[in-house]
Amino acid sequence: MSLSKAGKSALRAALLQVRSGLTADDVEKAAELLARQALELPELSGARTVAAYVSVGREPGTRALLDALHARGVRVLLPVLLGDNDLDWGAYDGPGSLARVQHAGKMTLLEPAGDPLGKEAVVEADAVLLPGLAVDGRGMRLGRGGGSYDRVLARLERAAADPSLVVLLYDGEIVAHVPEEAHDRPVHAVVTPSGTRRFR
Ligand SMILES: Nc1nc2c(c(=O)[nH]1)N(C=O)[C@@H](CNc1ccc(C(=O)N[C@@H](CCC(=O)O)C(=O)O)cc1)CN2
Ligand SMILES: Nc1ncnc2c1ncn2[C@@H]1O[C@H](COP(=O)(O)OP(=O)(O)OP(=O)(O)O)[C@@H](O)[C@H]1O
Repeated sequence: MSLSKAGKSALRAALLQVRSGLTADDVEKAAELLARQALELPELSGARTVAAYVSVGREPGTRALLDALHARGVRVLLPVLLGDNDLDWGAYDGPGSLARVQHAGKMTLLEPAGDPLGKEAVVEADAVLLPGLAVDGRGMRLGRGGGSYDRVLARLERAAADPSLVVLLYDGEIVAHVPEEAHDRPVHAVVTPSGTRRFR
């Protein structure tokens, strides 16, 4: 394994360990603050289409944000995990439009139950909310390691799409350095319960 890959998996394990200590109450309180902070970002509040994801377990909560965006008439796209870790997309149309899906070896996810729109649908987004475990001072993001969003970013680049890239994290998850590989691309902003930090 390369040094960067080893560094990423060690950092990922350490951060997941910290998240595993959060209580339901911690997650809920942070989620409220995250939604409030995120809705103040013009990149999200002014978007016509936002590609997001539904948080599960101890991930920084996205659901209040999704509902607020949907209620304002923003088109919200959600990922559908494919067998090769690539992502298809579907529309969010309120909590009743979600299905619980158990992919082998992964957390149970909430995915859009409606018609899949195709992998390229994400290029229509004005803003993309990416899951992550950490971001560093340059905006380099540590993901879960599936490479799903690395592929999304590559697809956006190929389509010459330039949406705002935003990550929601807990306050201790902005770290000094995320090891990067050649395929990694920085995000533009990170939102935590205590504020927003921009990288462009
Ligand atoms: N809520 C949510 N939805 C998401 C993601 C995400 O990180 N969070 N994704 C982000 O890409 C995509 C799905 N990819 C996923 C990749 C790994 C795991 C997962 O449970 N990983 C285990 C470790 C198991 C393993 O190593 O394979 C874990 O992190 O505990 C979940 C989703 C799209 N949807
Ligand atoms: N454009 C791409 N197409 C196919 N595979 C890719 C692409 N970019 C990265 N990968 C592969 O994905 C794997 C995971 O990469 P990495 O550890 O950077 O994931 P991550 O950024 O943590 O996860 P994610 O992007 O899902 O949030 C690597 O093995 C990498 O080679």
